[in-house]
Formats: sequence, structure tokens, C-alpha cells
Amino acid sequence: DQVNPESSLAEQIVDALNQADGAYPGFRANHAKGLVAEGTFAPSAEAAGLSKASLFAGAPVPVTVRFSSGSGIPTVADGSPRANPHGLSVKFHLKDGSETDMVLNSRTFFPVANGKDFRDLELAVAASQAGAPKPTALEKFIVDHPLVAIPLKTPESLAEEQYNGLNAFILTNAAGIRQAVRYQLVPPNVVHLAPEEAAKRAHNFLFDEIRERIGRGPVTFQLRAQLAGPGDPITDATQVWPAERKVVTLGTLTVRKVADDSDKAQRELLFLPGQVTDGIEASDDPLIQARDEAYAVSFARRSR
Ligand code: HEM
Repeated sequence: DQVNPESSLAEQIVDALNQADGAYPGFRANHAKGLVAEGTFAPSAEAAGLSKASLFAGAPVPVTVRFSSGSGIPTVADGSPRANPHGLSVKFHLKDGSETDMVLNSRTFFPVANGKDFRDLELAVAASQAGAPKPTALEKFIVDHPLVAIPLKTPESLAEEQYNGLNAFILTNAAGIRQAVRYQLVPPNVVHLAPEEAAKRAHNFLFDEIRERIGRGPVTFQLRAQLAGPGDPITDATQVWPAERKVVTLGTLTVRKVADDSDKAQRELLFLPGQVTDGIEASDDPLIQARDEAYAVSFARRSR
């Protein structure tokens, strides 16, 4: 065993991420490379029909967002396959002084269904670095978890990527009607690069470009909710819901300004998928709790 069996699953997950990617003091165990920016969220007229949460009530809400690259490597090359998936996290600053978070990435499904499998995936990655005997631990893991082998794409810009929530949340409206949804942050255009093209780009091309783009003018995404239909799996993020499911636009996210000191801001920020306000609830998807606990462990370690 490569992790301490006495530790909590969340500690084991962070240990496994550190073994796979290296441990970089002060940085997140995953999605270590990032940029913090500020903006607003303006809800649509339809949003309040799905959720009584105050962010959907009408007035624009200030937000803090963080764009990120996958992996725990803070210097990962933007065009490297290891930088996928990219992330977009949103913290809504509500009128009552509380916060509600959404933590999305550019996958369209998650490759494993629960925290234990995520830990085992990261341990398999750690045991399968260059020179590992074949079949590697990762090759063996893929036999039972084939979704792990599906390659992810590099975007042309962090503003030209769609980010998905993957885990289901339950929205409750003023009449008490509950609806399971999965969030999407959809830009005006989605553009992906061929892998050979991504490999040729400059080391920091995505983060240099997004800084410059936000400097030129606002960057927008539509926040959408895909509505679960009868029988759709709520607790399994490995399974996509049918493409014909209704999608409701909840509002427009407008990113207006890069944070004055993004490095300091990202050290202090903690986004938690399960930190949600009245009118939004975590579903029973086990990934949500596993994530909350692992993000808290990662935050505690990077704050020391
Ligand atoms: C069991 C499944 C997962 C585990 C164990 C996990 C683990 C982690 C950890 C430890 C961090 C660092 C947190 C911090 O220090 O603040 C992180 C960050 C992140 N994760 Fe996950 N993750 C999981 C699934 C997901 C999923 C399903 C998504 C998106 C749909 C996602 C998107 C992100 C993003 C965007 C960040 C960066 C957050 C930020 O900007 O601060 N992760 N993850």
C-alpha cells in the first residue's frame, strides 16, 4: 500500500495526488495552476422558477472566479495533456454576506464514480511513471474503468471552453418543487486544438491569453442547468444524461477584471462544491462529499 491505511480517505486522496504529481508547498493538490478574476452574475428570468436561491432572485451578484489547469503541477505547460481538464470555479458573494460555490471542469463525464476509485486512480498513475513494468498499474486500472483512457482536449482559449459541473445538485423553488440538475458554463464559442497543435503552443499560452483577453473587455459564459429526466442517474457522474434533456439558462457570468494579486488571492480562496445556499442542495452523489473533504485537506496543507 502506498497510503497510510490509518488516514482518512480525504488524506489518502491528497497523498495519492501528491504521489502522482509531486507536492508543491502552498499550492493545491489538484488544479494547482490558476488565475483569479472578478465579475458579476446576472440571473435570467427563468432561474427563479427553478430555485429560490438569492443569486437567482433578480439583482446581479458579485463573483470571484478561478480558471485552472488540471494536475497538481503549478508550472504545467498549458498545451500538455496533463493540463486537461481545465477548471472554472465560481464563488457568488450573496447579499446576506454568505457565499455559494460552483466548481466545474471541462470534462463531459467524470472517469470514476466515488472517492475510493479516485484515490486508486491517482495511486495507479503514481505507480505508472516512465519505466514502470508493463502492464502498468494504470493499464490494469483502465480495464475496470475504461472512461479513464478517453483523451481530453486542449482549448484555444480558457474563454473558449465549456465547463461542466458533472455532479448533480437539487434546486428547490419557492413552491417547494425539487429538480435535480447538472450545471454548465457555456461560452459564446468552444474551440479545441488538435493535440499536435496544442503541443507546439507556448508554455503559458492559455494563462497569458486569458489575462490579455480580460484586459481588453468582459469575458462571458451562460450558466445553464441540464434538468434530469425520470430515471436519469443522480448519484453517478460517470454517466451522461441524454442530450435531449431540457437545458435552462440560469443567467450570465461576466468576468471583468483579473485580481490585483492573483497568486495571493488563489492561496486564500477555497471553493467547495458542497458549499451551497438555501434553494440549492448537494445530491447524494458520493463524489460531492469526497470532494468537500479532500479540498479541505488540500486547503489545510497549502495554508500551513
Ligand atoms: C473524487 C473526485 C475528486 C477529487 C478527490 C478531487 C480533488 C481535488 C482537490 C484535492 C483539489 C484541490 C482543492 C484545494 O486545495 O482547494 C481539487 C481542485 C479542483 N477540482 Fe477536483 N476533485 C474531484 C472531482 C472533481 C470534479 C468532478 C470536478 C469538476 C466537475 C473537479 C474540479 C476541480 C476544480 C475546478 C478545482 C480547482 C478549484 C479551485 O479553483 O480552487 N474536481 N480537486
